[in-house]
Amino acid sequence: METIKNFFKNYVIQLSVPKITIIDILEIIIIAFVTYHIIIWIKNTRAWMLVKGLIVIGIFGLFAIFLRMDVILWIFSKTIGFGITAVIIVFQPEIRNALEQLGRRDIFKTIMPFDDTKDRKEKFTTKTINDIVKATFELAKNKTGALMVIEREVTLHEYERTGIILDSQISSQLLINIFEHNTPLHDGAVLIRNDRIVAATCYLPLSDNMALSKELGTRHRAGVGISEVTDSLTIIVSEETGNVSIAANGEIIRGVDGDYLRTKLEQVQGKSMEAKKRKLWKGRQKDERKIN
Ligand SMILES: Nc1ncnc2c1ncn2[C@@H]1O[C@H](COP(=O)(O)OP(=O)(O)OP(=O)(O)O)[C@@H](O)[C@H]1O
Repeated sequence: METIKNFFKNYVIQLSVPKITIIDILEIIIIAFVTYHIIIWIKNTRAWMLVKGLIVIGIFGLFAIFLRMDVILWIFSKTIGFGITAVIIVFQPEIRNALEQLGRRDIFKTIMPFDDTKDRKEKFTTKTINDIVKATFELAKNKTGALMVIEREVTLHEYERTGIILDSQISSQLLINIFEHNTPLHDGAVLIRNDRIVAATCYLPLSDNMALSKELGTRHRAGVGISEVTDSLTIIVSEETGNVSIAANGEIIRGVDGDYLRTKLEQVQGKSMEAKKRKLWKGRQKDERKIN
């Protein structure tokens, strides 16, 4: 008993517990958040290959230090500066993309996803949603390939110029007609702004995300590509399978149904609290459906 008492007296009681302040907790949260996003970014880009290469060089370096290989260590120390510059040059597109995404993101919304204090104007009418959903699943039923990009805050003007300007009121019939095989407008993407189809046959940037499934061709890569460089929502109908996918924020969700698509469109529309409640409910299904 005495021994236990002494143990507590000498060790446990005298242990100094570091003082943790709110700032420390905040710092831990920020570092965890940033580290998590850097790891996800590395995994989804060519940077993953680079990290693997750096690990190999690191092991080789440790080996050189351990065996005191002075010439190799001297070469290492002289070339490290060039190496960092070379990495920045080679990964310039990825770094630019990551910074663009950071700039586009509403940090406050990322941290507090339930915040909806701003009264937003509706982007398009419910009729537009109905027409888009109807056309999408009609096209899917007939296995007609389609690519529709719905503009949000970031303008699609740059991509509009690559296609044929239409500036027409949306209707399901028009959308179905545009993607009809062997017609002049069926190739490429349709761009939608508010209640109008602004252009067809538009060319979109292709994603070079290595994590995307190999079975996805250029239509899907183009859909993901535009969602990496803008905040748009893209609907993709596969000609091969008739499956409907949506791409947003560089991610693709495959095999969505009508209800899910409608909920996503209502989010873009910026509609009512009711839509938000449905979004929360449907959002739970998202992770189950997400297949990269
Ligand atoms: N960069 C691009 N921008 C816009 N549309 C594109 C682009 N690249 C390809 N497309 C469209 O995708 C079509 C080719 O689709 P492809 O079969 O390669 O893709 P996929 O993802 O396998 O789709 P699917 O499942 O429909 O076959 C082209 O005919 C064109 O309409």
